[in-house]
Amino acid sequence: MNPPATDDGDPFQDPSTSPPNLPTQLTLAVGRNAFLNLGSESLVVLDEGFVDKEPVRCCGLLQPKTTRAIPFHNILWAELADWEIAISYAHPTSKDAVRVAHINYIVEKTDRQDAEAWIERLLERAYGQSQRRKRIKVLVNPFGGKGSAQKWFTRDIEPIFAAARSELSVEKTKYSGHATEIAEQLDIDAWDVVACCSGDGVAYEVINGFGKRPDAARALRKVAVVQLPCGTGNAMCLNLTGTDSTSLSALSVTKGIRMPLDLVSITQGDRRTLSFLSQAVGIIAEVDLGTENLRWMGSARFTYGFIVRLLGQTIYPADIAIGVEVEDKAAVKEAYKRQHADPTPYTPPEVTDESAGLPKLKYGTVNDELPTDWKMIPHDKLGNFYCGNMAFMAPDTNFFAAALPSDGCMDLVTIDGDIPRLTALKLLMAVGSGNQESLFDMSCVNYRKVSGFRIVPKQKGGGYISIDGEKMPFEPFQAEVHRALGTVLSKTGRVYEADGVA
Ligand SMILES: Nc1ncnc2c1ncn2[C@@H]1O[C@H](COP(=O)(O)OP(=O)(O)OP(=O)(O)O)[C@@H](O)[C@H]1O
Repeated sequence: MNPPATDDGDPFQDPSTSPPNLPTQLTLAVGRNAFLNLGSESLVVLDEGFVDKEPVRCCGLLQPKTTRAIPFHNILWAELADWEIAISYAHPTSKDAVRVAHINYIVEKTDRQDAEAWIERLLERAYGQSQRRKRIKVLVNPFGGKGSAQKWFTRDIEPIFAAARSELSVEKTKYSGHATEIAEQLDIDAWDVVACCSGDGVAYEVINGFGKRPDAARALRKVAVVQLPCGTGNAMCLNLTGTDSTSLSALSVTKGIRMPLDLVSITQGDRRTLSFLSQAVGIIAEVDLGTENLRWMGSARFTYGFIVRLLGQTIYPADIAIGVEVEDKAAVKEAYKRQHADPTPYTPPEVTDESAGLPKLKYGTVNDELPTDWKMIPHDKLGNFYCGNMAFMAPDTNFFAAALPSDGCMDLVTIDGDIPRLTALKLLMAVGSGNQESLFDMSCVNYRKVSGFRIVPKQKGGGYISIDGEKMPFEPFQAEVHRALGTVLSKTGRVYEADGVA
């Protein structure tokens, strides 16, 4: 998220570099009395001409500070034009914002070949496994969130993409469903990434647009879908970049590593759709979708709606059949720890059939017989049925602390609606505190890893079903996970930016 801070709190200080003894192959002499050096984590600029910095204490004496360190993560681009080396980087302007800045030096004391080789080394460190100069199809939802997506894109996101020499095509979504159509018709060989400057809704549409294509499997594998936080719900961005700052997430996307993502088929009536984030029936769905009248409260509407229903011991009866993969919390923790520590990301099998659509449904649809090993169980006291594919559902709400991007499982939380009010309050505090250990460990919280489920809601007079925050008809539906069907960009290429279950 932010550049690593060092002992003296200066993120632009690389402690690993001591100016006087620079290894020559890592150092480029530039200008008069200036050097560019590749440190372990940062590009270190040594320039006698720096006058704007506070002096530092060295050997007991105050010395003028002649170095400046720029973390490799923040380096956006570098190139040699004539005899000038130009480096663009993301400069922190506050704890949660960066803006593009540049340094330029004349290359004097070395030849052009050396300078070009040095630049290549810098870019290797700056990008690592991340693709350089990504080709990005940008979709801007002018009505996302508070309607500021276009402004934020122009001010915070586009300059970073442009400085990184990304190839951009920007399109505003004109109506609901437009992003689905764009994804359905997209030339997938022309783009590496679809970046949604929106909430989660446009990312949902893009994934579903890919899912409708005759070559769905290839489209979902080939083009990474990312979201930049310009909406009300920005869960995808939080999980993959660890921030809901527009400029920091643009930097993370620029440096993002491709990561396979499990996707979930939802069948309801005769329809099949894809979900990347969550499925909710009960309190969460109702709070999310049934409190539109409280929009004026901003995000407090969720907390308020939650408290009212929790304390009212609201129940949402349903019949549920589940394909359980990991049954108890100890085993869930174990599975999480093992996979989280594995340094090798899961590599899905290649898509060999270029015209393959979505995978066949292993468990059939909601209209078929139940799979033989699933059992339909009435849950008359159900309060919350919440199934997640990512960890964070909102800022500070790491609801599915054991979620992993491509473990081939969804994380299912069920909670009874008639739990004592004191327990309900503790639950609420555990959700809001960001202390997920306590939420996960609370005895009223059932936490399982599942590969599929069918739910038949029974609430009299109807209710709410939310799939990735989108309102669905209040009818039975079935879910089935497809391991690593989708592709996103993330900081690590392996895991979510969330504290897991220790
Ligand atoms: N030009 C448009 N006019 C109306 N609706 C649009 C337009 N472009 C996109 N949409 C719709 O807006 C919905 C919500 O968008 P998005 O997720 O970007 O914002 P949000 O503020 O997080 O959403 P929400 O309204 O769910 O809180 C999407 O599902 C999409 O269908």
